[in-house]
Amino acid sequence: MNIDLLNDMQKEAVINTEGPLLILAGAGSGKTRVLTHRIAYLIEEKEVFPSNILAITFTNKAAKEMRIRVEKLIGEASNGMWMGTFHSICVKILRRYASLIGYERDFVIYDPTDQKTLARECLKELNIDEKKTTFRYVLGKISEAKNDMLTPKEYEKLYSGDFYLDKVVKVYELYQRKLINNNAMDFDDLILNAIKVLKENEKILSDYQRKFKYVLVDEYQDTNKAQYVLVRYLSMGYVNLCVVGDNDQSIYGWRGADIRNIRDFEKDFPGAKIIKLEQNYRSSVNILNAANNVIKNNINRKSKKLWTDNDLGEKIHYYKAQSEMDEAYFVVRNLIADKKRNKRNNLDYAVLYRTNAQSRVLEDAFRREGVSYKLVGGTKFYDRREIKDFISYMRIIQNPVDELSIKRAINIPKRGIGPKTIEKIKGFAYENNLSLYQALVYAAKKDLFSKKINKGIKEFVTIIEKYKNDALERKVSFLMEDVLNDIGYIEELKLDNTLESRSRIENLREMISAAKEFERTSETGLLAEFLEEFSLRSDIDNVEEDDDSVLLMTLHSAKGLEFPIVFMVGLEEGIFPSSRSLNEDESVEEERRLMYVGITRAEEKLFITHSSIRSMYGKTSCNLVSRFIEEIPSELLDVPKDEVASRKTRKTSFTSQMKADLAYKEKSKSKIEDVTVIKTGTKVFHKIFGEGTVVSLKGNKGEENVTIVFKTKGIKKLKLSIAPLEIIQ
Ligand SMILES: Nc1ncnc2c1ncn2[C@@H]1O[C@H](COP(=O)(O)OP(=O)(O)OP(=O)(O)O)[C@@H](O)[C@H]1O
Ligand SMILES: [Mg+2]
Repeated sequence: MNIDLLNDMQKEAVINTEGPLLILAGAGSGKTRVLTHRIAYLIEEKEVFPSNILAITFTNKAAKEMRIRVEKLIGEASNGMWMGTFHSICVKILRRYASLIGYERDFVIYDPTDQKTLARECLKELNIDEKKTTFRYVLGKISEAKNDMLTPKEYEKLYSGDFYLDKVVKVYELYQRKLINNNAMDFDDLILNAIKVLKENEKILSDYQRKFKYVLVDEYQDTNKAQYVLVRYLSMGYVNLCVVGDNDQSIYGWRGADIRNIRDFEKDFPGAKIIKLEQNYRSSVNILNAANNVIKNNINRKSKKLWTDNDLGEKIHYYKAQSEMDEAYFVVRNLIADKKRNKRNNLDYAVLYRTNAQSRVLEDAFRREGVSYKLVGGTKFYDRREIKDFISYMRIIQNPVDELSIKRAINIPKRGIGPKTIEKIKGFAYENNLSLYQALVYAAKKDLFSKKINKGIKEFVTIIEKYKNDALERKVSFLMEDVLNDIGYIEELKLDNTLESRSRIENLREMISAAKEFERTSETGLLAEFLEEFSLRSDIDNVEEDDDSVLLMTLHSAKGLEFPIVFMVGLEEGIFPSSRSLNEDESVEEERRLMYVGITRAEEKLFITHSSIRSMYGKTSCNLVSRFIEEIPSELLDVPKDEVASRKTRKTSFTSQMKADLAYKEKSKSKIEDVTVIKTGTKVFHKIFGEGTVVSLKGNKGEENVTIVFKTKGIKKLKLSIAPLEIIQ
């Protein structure tokens, strides 16, 4: 390890190994780098055993990266060190000591799906109406309680008397009992139980405290109470605790992260040193300036200096898109051009957005242009559960013999038709030589089963029958909209009213947008063609993916990472800042910190975009430009070249423009006699640009400007009267 690769302040932070230390510094100032060098320094210079070091990161990805960085510095010498996320560290402790707190050593970890099943069981046993108090609500509250380290009893003391929370207490109690009976822990339990082991067993605690001579924590601003307590327990032996963080990057307030952990560090760990790093090594001057200008609008913050020696760099490229598709193509087009020009890899690029639902349009554009991409920490849009559920319905309407789809769809929303009933119906179908669907139709007519099940079957069959014929002639977007409204899936999700269920609803609505978009380029606009394209799409998906992929992710998952070129899309009021944050100053400040995180991921180039019209969740809306764009001084913004080019043309004198236009018109003669036949969605062929689809049409009669997304030439805005266009039938 070469300590001279660090600046003076960073060196300080590395060699000050003894006692509590808080490194408080802005983005890209080398906090994570200091942590890795500190580990290397401890092992190499101070001859500390790797097994005496504990390093905690926020995500598995971060842990992996840190391990690679340390290995680069000192090679295999790092083996034996404890390095991982809070959860993985706790599992390690519990695998040894769970038996001391009433679990078997081979306890199982319940993931969110298991949690859901368990919570449901509890609600049922307690006779709580799931429609009024949903399992998601209850699980959310239980997790909140656990993050605050409240047992069911303590929770009860705090909240008794509240109608809903009283129910939560009951469920929490039973849920916890069941977990223990099943020898299982949920994610939150991992931390709580590790703490319990330490709290109740002095010997074990002191063993760990003696073992972990040096403790390091990255992204400390995002720790919650339970995590804080754990860190405290583990580090109190030698109190050589080094935490790094940035209050401006605290973005998990909504999940119980407590910024007080940073604020109170000096109080909690007397004698603590604070080191501030002020030089940013990651970003160009322009990018850093933009970030600083945005974050300074937060009132509740201590201002801090952050400067860089890096080049001025390009201005922030700012594109005002006309639609979300235009935006997506802008991203892909610029990415391809930049990649060619600068011989880069796909991995040098990241596209960041506020919510997962925004990925769909981007995914389509990447797929169409054949650029390989990966979604980080999310499921590709068409692989999402709710989308598959909904598509199952559409498949059955198209093809009622599709047994797999029936099995998937029939109990969504819940109709009391579980796998056992399905087996029974299947048996009946087999005996009578019917398809599963025919058996269902028969069962619905003859009331073959119990009242509840018959009702469910009837509901299901009625929907399929109702739309079977429609599918042959109605446009798929209308058809899908009606089916979605009819099946009651949205209502079921609405009752949950959680972050997750809301995002599922958003995704379902987004599917209608996808159908509308499909219609624009499709021949028939009918369900059969839609499903065909849909299945082909997922085929291609699998082939395309390789290791050199552009990363698409939410701003939250981008924390701690860096990329030469970053695209941030959807900078609109109501999207980012999100509509949910708009009524509370504090939430807007958290959104602004997220914007700061986003901007500071970029090293060389940053593109930001917003769209004046956006179809999302099946609705089209005009959103205002995000306040965050307005907070970037205009001299730092640059409008991309093709926009500038078209602006320049606009500026040339009217007559010369007209002459040029006329000459062009003469030369190329528009093939379209009657321009009124051109509409959004019309497929056209342009002499020079080739095949494309009209996405918007603006302006007075006779002077319309038409915007066309071309298959290979990107998006162009053209004068309809003179463009050499042909309609493709
Ligand atoms: N002294 C230095 N000399 C050269 N490069 C440096 C130096 N310090 C940091 N860097 C580089 O700057 C970039 C940012 O560093 P790092 O990721 O450690 O910052 P950070 O403070 O953890 O950022 P974030 O707040 O986003 O997590 C990295 O590529 C790192 O290698
Ligand atoms: Mg970092």
